[in-house]
Parts: sequence; structure tokens; C-alpha cells
Amino acid sequence: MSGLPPGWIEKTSNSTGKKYYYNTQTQQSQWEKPTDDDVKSVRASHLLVKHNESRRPASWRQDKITRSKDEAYEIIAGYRKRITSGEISLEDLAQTESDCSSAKKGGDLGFFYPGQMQKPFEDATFALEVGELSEAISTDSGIHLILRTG
Ligand SMILES: O=C(N[C@H](Cc1nc2ccccc2[nH]1)C(=O)O)c1cc2ccccc2s1
Repeated sequence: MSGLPPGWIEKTSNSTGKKYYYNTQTQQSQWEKPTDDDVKSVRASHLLVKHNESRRPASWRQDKITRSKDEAYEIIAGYRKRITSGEISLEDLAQTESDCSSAKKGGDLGFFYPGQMQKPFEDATFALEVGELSEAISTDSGIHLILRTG
């Protein structure tokens, strides 16, 4: 396709008048036109615990979410211990406990590129190795645990 992958824009060099390409997410620039396979995508599953400051304090499990942000952090810390001890998988725990609509799919969000998810979530996910579990990550949606799967 003639367009550019997400996050890339075309610019013209002031000195040479030549076209070059700039990635607004990574602040990198290059002369070559980026192709889709240049932009890495990642796959992740997550468990979200919303709180009363969440952008949408409601979910499939609770019409009105009233817990505080601190309580949400405590709950996530407890879930993280249970997952890292091997007692339960993130996918199984997300099924019943996640306040995201992805809960039914064990929290699987599928593949995504830079610029598609809220920045703190994206930065945390791209910093993980495949198979690695994040610390508690806060976005406007609530507090997340993220497992990078691809
Ligand atoms: O934004 C979503 N759900 C929101 C909660 C939420 N906020 C998020 C912020 C970053 C990553 C995942 C997130 N999920 C909701 O249900 O209120 C998404 C649900 C799904 C389901 C399948 C694939 C992608 C997505 S993104």
C-alpha cells in the first residue's frame, strides 16, 4: 500500500530538499521509506483492575466500580504473587477477574503496533521479553498486569 506504517510521517530535509521519514513514536528518522515489516508488532494478554478514577469505571463484572486506586494496586499485587508462584496463569485469572472486555479471551489483546494502545501500556509491553510478566502498570483505564505473548 502506498501509505506508511502507523507512527511514520514523510518530511522534507531543509538542507537537501530530499524526502525522509520520521517516526513520531520512536523519534527515529531514516531516508528509506519504511515498510510494514519495519514496524515491530507485539502480542499481549493482560489483567485489568479498574478503580474509581478510571476513564470508564464500569465493566462486564461490575456496573459501578468504586474501589480506590490504592485498593486496585493491592489487588494487582496479590494477583501478581499468585501468578509468579505458579498457582494460577494470568489467562485463567483474567477470565474471572479482569475488568477489560478481553477477559473472556483470557485477556488476549492480539497483535498491536506502536501508537495503538495507551502509551504506558505500549511502553511496558515493548520492554518485555516474550513470556515475561510486567509489574503493575497504570493507564487511564486502571491498573494492569501484562504478559507479552508474541
Ligand atoms: O480498551 C479495551 N477495553 C477497555 C479496558 C482497557 N483499557 C486498556 C488500555 C490498554 C490496553 C488494554 C486495555 N483494555 C474496557 O473494556 O473498558 C480493549 C478491549 C479489547 C479486546 C480485544 C482486543 C483489544 C482490546 S482493547
